[in-house]
Amino acid sequence: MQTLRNRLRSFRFAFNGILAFLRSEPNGRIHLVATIAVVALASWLGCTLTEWALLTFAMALVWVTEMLNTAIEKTMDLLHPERHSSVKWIKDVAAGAVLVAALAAAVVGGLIFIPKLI
Ligand SMILES: Nc1ncnc2c1ncn2[C@@H]1O[C@H](COP(=O)(O)OP(=O)(O)OP(=O)(O)O)[C@@H](O)[C@H]1O
Repeated sequence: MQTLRNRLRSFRFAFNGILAFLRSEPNGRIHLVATIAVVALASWLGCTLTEWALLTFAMALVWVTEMLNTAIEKTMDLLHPERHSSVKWIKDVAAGAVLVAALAAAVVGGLIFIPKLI
């Protein structure tokens, strides 16, 4: 019972983390709008289950990388607020991960939506 309560507590912390990300990060709100737009478009175009699965993974990859990138940025700002070449390297690589995910999501979205739209 205690374990279940701990699990639920951890789940609440994680959910609060998503809310904190959305409240503090403009990028988070952009992702939310983009996610709603993709879900609306996929519903309108009548995507198959496989297409929904691919879109879900693509969107999740962007959310996950953006949230981890934000956490890394904030960690570095806390640990080392001064400018440093290693901080630059860490932040640039973390931002690069977001770009990789965003490009992959754009490819998945393009492959699924463009043929249906034209
Ligand atoms: N302490 C630092 N030392 C050296 N370069 C830094 C430092 N902080 C930021 N930079 C450089 O500035 C870039 C932007 O960092 P910053 O923390 O401002 O992210 P951001 O522009 O707020 O990102 P986002 O738009 O995703 O929120 C980094 O990728 C890095 O190149």
